[in-house]
Amino acid sequence: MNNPKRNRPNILITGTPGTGKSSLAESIASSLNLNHFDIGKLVKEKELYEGWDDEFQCWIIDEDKVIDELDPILIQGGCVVDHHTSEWFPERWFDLVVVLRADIENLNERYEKRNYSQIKITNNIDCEIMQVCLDEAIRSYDEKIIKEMTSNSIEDNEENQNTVGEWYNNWMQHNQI
Ligand SMILES: Nc1ncnc2c1ncn2[C@@H]1O[C@H](COP(=O)(O)OP(=O)(O)OP(=O)(O)O)[C@@H](O)[C@H]1O
Repeated sequence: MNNPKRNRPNILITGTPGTGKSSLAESIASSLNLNHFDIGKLVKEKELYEGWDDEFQCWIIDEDKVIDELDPILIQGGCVVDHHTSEWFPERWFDLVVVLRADIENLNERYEKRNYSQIKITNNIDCEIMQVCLDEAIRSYDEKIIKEMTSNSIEDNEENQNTVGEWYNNWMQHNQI
């Protein structure tokens, strides 16, 4: 649901790790002059975690701390947030939720380049096959604001950037205070 109190919209980019969330979020942020928050990076920089997960080699996020940190910024609008989970963010934060999808072969290549462990690769590939991120977004946000986008190539990235740019201009025309 659009929030009439903000002058610029907020966008969430979600999807399985490696689908290209940060790449798309960075290009959108720079072309539309939005603040970009990569939740993984933010959690590390500001120590917004509860501990370390040895099995998956990642920080266990303290979700309340992240929400407290971002809420004053997000309520002003003009932000793009990227993260692989989506259900714990306040629904009111976002005007558009993009779910990126990529073919398994492409994801595998990207994980191998990152030297991911086999358990991490299998877990992420299973997530993509089972469309876990898409289902989570559908459970958590109004379907009208969700856009599923393919992210297999540089051309896809450019097309997705254009689609979001057009959506942004339309939002600004109809919702700006
Ligand atoms: N549309 C695309 N086509 C081809 N390669 C891409 C595309 N998007 C991203 N990549 C490449 O895939 C890798 C992962 O991209 P990126 O870090 O943006 O993904 P991510 O979804 O943010 O990952 P994570 O959730 O682990 O942070 C990078 O090497 C990036 O250059």
